[in-house]
Amino acid sequence: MDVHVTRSELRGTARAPPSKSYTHRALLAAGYSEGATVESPLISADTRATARAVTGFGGAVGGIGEDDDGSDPDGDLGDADALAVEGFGGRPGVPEDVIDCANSGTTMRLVTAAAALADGTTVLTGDGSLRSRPQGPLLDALGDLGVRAESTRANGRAPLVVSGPLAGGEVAIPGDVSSQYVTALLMAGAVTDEGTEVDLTTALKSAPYVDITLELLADFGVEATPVDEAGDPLDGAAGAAGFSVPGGQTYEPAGGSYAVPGDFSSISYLLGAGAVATAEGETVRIEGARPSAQGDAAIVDIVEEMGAAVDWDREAGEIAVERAALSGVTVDVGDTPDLLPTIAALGAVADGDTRIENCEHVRYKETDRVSAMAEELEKLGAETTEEEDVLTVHGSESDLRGATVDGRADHRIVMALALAALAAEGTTTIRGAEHVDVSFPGFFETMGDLGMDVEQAD
Ligand SMILES: O=C(O)C1=C[C@@H](OP(=O)(O)O)[C@@H](O)[C@H](O)C1
Ligand SMILES: C=C(OP(=O)(O)O)C(=O)O
Repeated sequence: MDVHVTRSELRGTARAPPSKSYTHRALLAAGYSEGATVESPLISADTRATARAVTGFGGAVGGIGEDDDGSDPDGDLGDADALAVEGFGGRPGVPEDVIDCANSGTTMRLVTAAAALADGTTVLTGDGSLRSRPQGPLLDALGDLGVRAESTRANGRAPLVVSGPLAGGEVAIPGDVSSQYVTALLMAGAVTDEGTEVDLTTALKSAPYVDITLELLADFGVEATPVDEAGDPLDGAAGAAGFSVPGGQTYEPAGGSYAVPGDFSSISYLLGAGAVATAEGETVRIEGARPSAQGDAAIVDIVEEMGAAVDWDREAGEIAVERAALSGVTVDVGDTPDLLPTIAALGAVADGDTRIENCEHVRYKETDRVSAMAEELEKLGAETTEEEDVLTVHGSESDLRGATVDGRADHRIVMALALAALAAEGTTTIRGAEHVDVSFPGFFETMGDLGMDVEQAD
């Protein structure tokens, strides 16, 4: 689907969708438990994939509040306020069918390790994008732990075949490809007989995502500890040399339920849009912005450093932003890869250079987001310089004007380009707009409600 976005001015209030990262983990943790309720979950294409996996392992996921009578007649979880998860009690069964992880890297990594616990064989696949993403380090780690874990094409990519059971043990893995491997091993390690020690062979990138995992595990009563070189415990994943998770643990959230916070990666588009396009004398407000372990909350400081007036009331979970003339910044995205498309789009609108450093791992996402943003922003008239690990957007050289751009079948590229389109002269057509359903269903309706001039076409 194409959307046509014409330069426009914004005002009003929008609610951030619930966090994709927390929802994936909460659904799987509830699966590992005897059963739990996940309140205010993100229901999107990616989190549906994790729900399917939980069902495949012998659990069940149902929508609460779907219909007036509380039933979910079409079973799509579409309008659920909460999800009732029947768990498989730490012992995933062998799925009856292939697990389709669709476009979701988080699902594939977390579910591969869960599948290793089953006494039998699980097959995992996904769409063309997911089948091109790296799974080799996780397969090798599971192999070292005695599990048969293979790529059918022997290229470290899905389709994957995993035959357990996994008993636990000590394993080494790189930290600079995906933090999701660590999350996967910690979540599964807690229900192994022996527990798991994960040693990092390279420094951890995307570390705040492991902090999200540790926070959620603690909320489900599961102990896991980051450790330094000497094996001493650390407070968080940043700078960790490894992780230790005792086996034989039970997943059980306090009170039987877990509430998902708002999503700061999604908030980045709303906040960025507010910074570039709020009407004179008006404010854009974003609700659902309570503090959590999400590294992507850094977008608040980044937008402020670029010159926008931002006020974050942490207790109320509300951010207010006003438009300003933005200036370029230098940002290290080692911890916050999902912010790259947003920062690049803001950089195209800002005056001066925006240098996005430490971004090599952003090339392993739904698409190579470093190249995708460089190339698509150039179509809008921006100048960019791409290096392996650095993307520079030369804002002052940029004169943004509407054009047809390709969302690369990647939700974050689509949403970031929409942000740039708000500031580009005339109308921008964005191809593949339907992919926002991966993390922010209703994104264009939300933007339309704020005043974006947007037309959806087939
Ligand atoms: O664990 C998670 O929820 C995620 C971890 C990050 O991936 P990497 O750890 O592969 O960088 C992030 O990019 C992704 O959107 C979500
Ligand atoms: C990279 C992302 O997710 P995943 O790795 O789960 O596909 C994302 O949401 O930007």
